Amino acid sequence: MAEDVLLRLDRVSKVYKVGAFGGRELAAVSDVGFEVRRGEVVSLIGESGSGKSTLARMILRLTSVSGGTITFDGTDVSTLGRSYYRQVQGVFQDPFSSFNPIFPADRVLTMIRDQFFPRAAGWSERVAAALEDVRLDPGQVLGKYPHQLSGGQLQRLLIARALLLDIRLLVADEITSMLDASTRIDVLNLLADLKARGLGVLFVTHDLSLGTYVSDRTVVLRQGRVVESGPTTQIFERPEHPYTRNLLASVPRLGAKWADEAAPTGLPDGTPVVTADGTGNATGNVATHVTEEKA
Ligand SMILES: Nc1ncnc2c1ncn2[C@@H]1O[C@H](COP(=O)(O)OP(=O)(O)OP(=O)(O)O)[C@@H](O)[C@H]1O
Repeated sequence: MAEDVLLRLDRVSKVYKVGAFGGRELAAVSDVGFEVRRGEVVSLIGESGSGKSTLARMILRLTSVSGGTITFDGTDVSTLGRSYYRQVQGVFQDPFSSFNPIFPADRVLTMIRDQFFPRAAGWSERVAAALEDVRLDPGQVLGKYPHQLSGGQLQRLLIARALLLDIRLLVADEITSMLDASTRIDVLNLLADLKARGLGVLFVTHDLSLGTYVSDRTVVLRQGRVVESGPTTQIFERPEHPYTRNLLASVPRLGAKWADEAAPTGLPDGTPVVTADGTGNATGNVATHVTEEKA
């Protein structure tokens, strides 16, 4: 339902200035559109360099939008002030880089109080509730320094920090890629809990198997463009685009030997690729446009 839409991207593009003196342009994201609704996890899936982080950063207003609009609750996010971050927060791949090693890790929680709720009563109860929500034992994390905590604990602390703000949308950018397998599942289950609480979650990953585990809908990104999107079950059971089929062919499946799987061979011959310079020579990161082609 339209009123359930939290985040909407409409023909969003990002062009970076690259090369000596910024003389060349790189179209990292082109005409991307999708929505995230309340109580929904949407996976944004694509290989390295497909533009996932650029999109996450634009949604979080960490980098400017070159074209198109991003709206939150119907309002263009570029017009929103600091209050935006009370509703939308991001968590990133490397939890260690979000902490200052010379301070206890829970300083990230205190900073939220100082910045947003300087006169809040019952702060320690709120902290205890947020830690419980992310299944952290306060005794094991409060007062500890980042190096005394695991990557999974730090990642959960960052999600607790977002929950203290009572956010409505979480942008989770490769949050499990630095975690070991069992912690990874714990964090994915946590995303499912957030969804059950009515939050919207944008789960950015290069790993299709993680996407299928957690998300309701999937957006497949290639070279800055959406090649396919829809309900996750549909994308996984009946992928329409050859690129998605190739991505799926590289995901291990229970009970199937690698030899039984279609070998991931890249795009079939003849798949049209238009490059930034219009030559069709897709080299490295320069290719920016894949014509939508249904097989
Ligand atoms: N600040 C920047 N300046 C110039 N080019 C950039 C910048 N950030 C990203 N790019 C380029 O934009 C394209 C998309 O990068 P982006 O990091 O968004 O992809 P990604 O899908 O998140 O990849 P990864 O998973 O490896 O982080 C790449 O070609 C990248 O080199």
